[in-house]
Order: sequence, then structure tokens, then C-alpha cells
Amino acid sequence: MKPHVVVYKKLPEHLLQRLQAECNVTLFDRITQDNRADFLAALKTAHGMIGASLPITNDMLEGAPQLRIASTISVGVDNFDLDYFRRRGLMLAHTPGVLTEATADTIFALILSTARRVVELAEYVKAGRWKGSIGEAQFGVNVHGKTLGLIGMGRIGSAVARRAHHGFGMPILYHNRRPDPEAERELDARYVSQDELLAQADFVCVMLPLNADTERLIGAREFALMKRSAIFINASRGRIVDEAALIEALQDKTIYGAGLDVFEVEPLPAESPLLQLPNVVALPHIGSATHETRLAMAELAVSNLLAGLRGEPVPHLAV
Ligand SMILES: NC(=O)C1=CN([C@@H]2O[C@H](COP(=O)(O)OP(=O)(O)OC[C@H]3O[C@@H](n4cnc5c(N)ncnc54)[C@H](OP(=O)(O)O)[C@@H]3O)[C@@H](O)[C@H]2O)C=CC1
Ligand SMILES: O=CC(=O)O
Repeated sequence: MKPHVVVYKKLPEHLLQRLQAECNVTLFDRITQDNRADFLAALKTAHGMIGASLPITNDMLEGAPQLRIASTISVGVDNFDLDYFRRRGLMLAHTPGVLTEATADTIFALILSTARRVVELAEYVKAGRWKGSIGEAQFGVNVHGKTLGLIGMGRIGSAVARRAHHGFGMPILYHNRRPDPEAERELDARYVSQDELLAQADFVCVMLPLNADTERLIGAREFALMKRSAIFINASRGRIVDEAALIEALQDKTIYGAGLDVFEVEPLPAESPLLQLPNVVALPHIGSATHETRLAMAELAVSNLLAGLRGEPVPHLAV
């Protein structure tokens, strides 16, 4: 008998066909209040599930007694309780690597656009406010030659560091739980404590997974340690930062600016003070959002799922 798979995010047609060739598929383009009960009902007989952008609670999974594998179309696995997966002996697959370069591009776009005020000044032109030659009121700050501090020098952090080192002549400081000798050789990166990084970097970029150790890692104390000229970049997860403390640091000019792809609550509520601050560039969680990369992620997630259901080695297991 074919295994039953629940798809909870729209997949390209050819990938759906790949799944349907081996599985009975229940398809949801996305989960809303209107179809949530149908989604939970489908999980009751599911052997596999594939999707993204939806917190999958243990309660939901308790209602899926036959489940063997969940395949998320993301590298981050913070929508799942990993301990629960381990306890139940379930597999959790994810999509590292294929999104590294696109996400590093997005982070570099945040670095450049925040430092050079690209979004704010493009709006100034569109609003017809460019009436004469620009002056200091429109100046930004240099990116080339400035020090980049990476908290989280993993796949994506290293790809950002490569752009900074080879393309922009930026000295690199980094902090992980363990030093990374290869990054030090390849990028002349220097391993420092988190506090030293916060105090010395011109750009502080957080590229960590969200988990119990990293939740609210960056708060008022950490912003106070940064230079007043520092630009803070976060494209990992919003909950790694105390957002109220970030807003205060930006309003009080404790730091110069912030480039953000992720937020405590997404979509970012329209009343967020972040939207009122000219020194903030806010993006709608687009780190990996290119046609090519999203396709590669979906292909990898389908391969992970099918391997798990066939009992073959799964290319990328988080648990
Ligand atoms: N905005 C977006 O669209 C995207 C966001 N992301 C987010 O980015 C995250 C990182 O992805 P990726 O680079 O592939 O992951 P990696 O696992 O390759 O990198 C994570 C790095 O963080 C370090 N790290 C982990 N825990 C800690 C800690 N407590 N303190 C200090 N360093 C720590 C790890 O090093 P060590 O183990 O030595 O500590 C590792 O170098 C994802 O988990 C996801 O949440 C990813 C893609 C797109
Ligand atoms: O946020 C995106 C991811 O892949 O994780």
C-alpha cells in the first residue's frame, strides 16, 4: 500500500507528481483557520508530511500515530520540538546548503542598504523630494573596510564572510561555541568572545539557529555593548533578539541602524515601531526567496521525504 503524505505548502507541479507516483497525497497550499481541521484530520493517517512556515506542535503530532517523517522546506527546524521527535523515534528532515548563497546575498543586501540608506533615499526620490544636489543629511556610512562581526559562523555566516572578505576588504570577527580553523585560514577571521565582538564590530550580524540557548541572546545589555555607530543585522530568527530592546536601542541611538529579515511576530504587525524608524530596513523574511533557490529547497525536501518513506538513508536529517 502507498504511504499517505500530507503536503502543507504549495509545491511545483512536477514535484507533486513525483510524490504522487509513490504516495497518496493530501494537498493543502497552506494552512489557514478555514482548513486547519481538515489538515488535522489528514494527519490521522499520515506516514509523512512536507511543508514550511507552520509551527508543528506536539499536539498535532499526537494525532498522527503512523507518522514516520516530517520534511521541512527550510534549514531552520525551530517549528518543531526536536526532543519530541527523538522520544518518538520520528525523523525530521531539512534543507541545508541549497539556500546558503541566496540567503547570504539577502544579508549583504541588508548590510549595504542599511549603511547606504538605499531604501530610505529611493523613497525620497520617488516622493519627488530630490530638488537639488544632496548633502550630509543624505550621507550614509562606508561598508568596505569596516569590521564585520558574525555571531554564528556556520554555512550562511561563512558565505556572508566570504563576500565581506573577498569583495569588500572587511576584517572578520566571529563567535561560535567552537572556533572554526577553516574560516580562520580561508577568511583571516578572528575568533573572539561574543562581548568582544559586540564591542568591536561595525556590523553585528546574527546567523544562528533558534533554540533554547539562543532565544533572546541579544538584548539591552548586548546593544549597550555595541558601538553607537554599529549596524545590527538579523536574518536568522526574530526570537533570537529581544525586539523591544532593539526598538529602544534604535530610538535612543544606542546603535546606528538595523537591517532585519525576521521578527518576533511575522508578518510584522503594521503598528510595529520598527516601521516608523528611518534607520531600519525591514524585509518580509525573504532570505532564500529566489525562484531557483526555493525550487532547489522543495526538490531536496521531496527527496528527503521519499528516502525516509522508502527506508533509505535520508540526505539531510536534523533528527
Ligand atoms: N531569513 C531566512 O530566510 C533564513 C534564515 N535562516 C536561519 O539561519 C540559521 C542558520 O543557518 P545555517 O548557517 O545554515 O546554520 P549552521 O548550522 O550552518 O550555522 C549555525 C552556526 O551557529 C553556531 N551556533 C549554534 N549555536 C550557537 C550558540 N549557542 N552560540 C554561538 N554560536 C552558535 C554554530 O557553530 P557551533 O556549533 O560551533 O556553535 C554554527 O556555526 C537557520 O537555523 C535559520 O534559522 C536560514 C535560511 C534562510
Ligand atoms: O528561514 C528559512 C529557513 O530556511 O530556515
